Amino acid sequence: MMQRSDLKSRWVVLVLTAVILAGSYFNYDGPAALKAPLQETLHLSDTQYNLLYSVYSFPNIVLPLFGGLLVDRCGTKASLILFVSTIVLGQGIFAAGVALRRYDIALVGRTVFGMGGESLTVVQTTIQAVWFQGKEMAFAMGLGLTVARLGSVINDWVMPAIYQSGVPGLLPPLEPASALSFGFFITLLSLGCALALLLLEVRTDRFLAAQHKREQAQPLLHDTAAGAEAVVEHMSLADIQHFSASYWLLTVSCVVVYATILPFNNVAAGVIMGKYGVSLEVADRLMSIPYLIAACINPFMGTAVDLLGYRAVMLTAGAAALAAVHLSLAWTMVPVVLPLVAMGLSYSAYAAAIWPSIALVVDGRAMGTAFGLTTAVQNGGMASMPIAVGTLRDTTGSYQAVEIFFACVAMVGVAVGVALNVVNHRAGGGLNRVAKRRDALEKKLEAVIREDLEADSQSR
Ligand SMILES: C[C@H](N)C(=O)N[C@@H](CCCCN)C(=O)O
Repeated sequence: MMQRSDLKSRWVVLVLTAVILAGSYFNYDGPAALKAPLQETLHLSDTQYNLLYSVYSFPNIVLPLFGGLLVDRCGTKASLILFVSTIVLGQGIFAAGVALRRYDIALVGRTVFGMGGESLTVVQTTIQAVWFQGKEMAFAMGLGLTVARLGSVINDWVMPAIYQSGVPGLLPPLEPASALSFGFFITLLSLGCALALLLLEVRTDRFLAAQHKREQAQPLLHDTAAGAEAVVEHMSLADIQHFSASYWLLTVSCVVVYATILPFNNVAAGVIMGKYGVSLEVADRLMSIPYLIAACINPFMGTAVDLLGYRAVMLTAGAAALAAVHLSLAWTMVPVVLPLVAMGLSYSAYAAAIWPSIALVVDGRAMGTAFGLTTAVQNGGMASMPIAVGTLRDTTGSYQAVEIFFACVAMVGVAVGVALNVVNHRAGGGLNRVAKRRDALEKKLEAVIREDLEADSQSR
């Protein structure tokens, strides 16, 4: 039976989902690019500035789970428009708050933006999983992540430039609200792409329905995975208990390993300056190495995963490499570029394997909930890591203990990875196999079942 992943239009879907998430990542990093002007204009202390990020993260310890449930219950189309509209609204409120010199309104804006932002990654990943299942899933997710991360990098260049010069006739210079309003237009671009994707999904539903009618196919039980969006059974919160051991291990792995990558970025400049005695400017440039390396090689790592499998092995190796990176930052004086490049490579390998792995171990109708739950738990880790890191730094007075702590967390990731390999091996080793082969086997099985059903109905 024809599925979404059999259609060429999946590449259009990839471009649209990538641009949608890039719009979100661009604006997530907006305050960082405008830190000094924001603090000056709104008279913010460091704590008040950091709160602009905390209010984004804290609701997301829970929200993506419900966002994921919404994806499974109402479908990807409605959820996508809802979450993109939420980031548009949030960025609009944030820019207005800064224009009015109202810190409280700016905080509300960042909170609303966060309410859409993380759930948007959930629906975006679900859409990519559905359209690329059994095909180039890891490549697609890797390329999507590259474009999204480029959104962050472009933000670092564009926001300060717009702050300096404004947009002639439209946005005044030396005004942070001007740069943030530009960010608002970028969210409108994301909304435009989401509407285009909605049209494409509706047309695809019609096309597949007509195609299925022609083939007089037996309806599949879980149609979201098959590609059509009809949700046959409603996913509920209680169904989470049926998630497999592999899923839970992947979620624990995701929280601990991401906790050694993204929160490290918040303190990377401090680590580099403290250890190597370079200026803030040089440290800022050096700290962008891991994300830049990852952005460049994500699609290739994804292709490696698609062609070779070995997802569980890659997750474990990625965690081990991250432990080595943090230990080298704690105890050695190797040129700092080396551990930063190694971090970019391990981050890319890890990200290329983790998201497609989740799609492989859950049933199609639970995909949104599964990505949502993992993202919620992951946000719990990312919200608590800065507190642990700050406490360690304040009590020891250096970043060495922080780096040893990061390394220990990464080693937990290695242990979880080993357990995942064992559990997955006992369950048939699907995570380390090539998805196309899995897909072919499933298709063969489906054909046999259909033949049996037809023979059965003829003999009656
Ligand atoms: C922080 C966010 N929840 C996250 O995990 N982002 C990932 C990529 C998410 C999957 C995109 N299809 C990242 O590596 O930035």
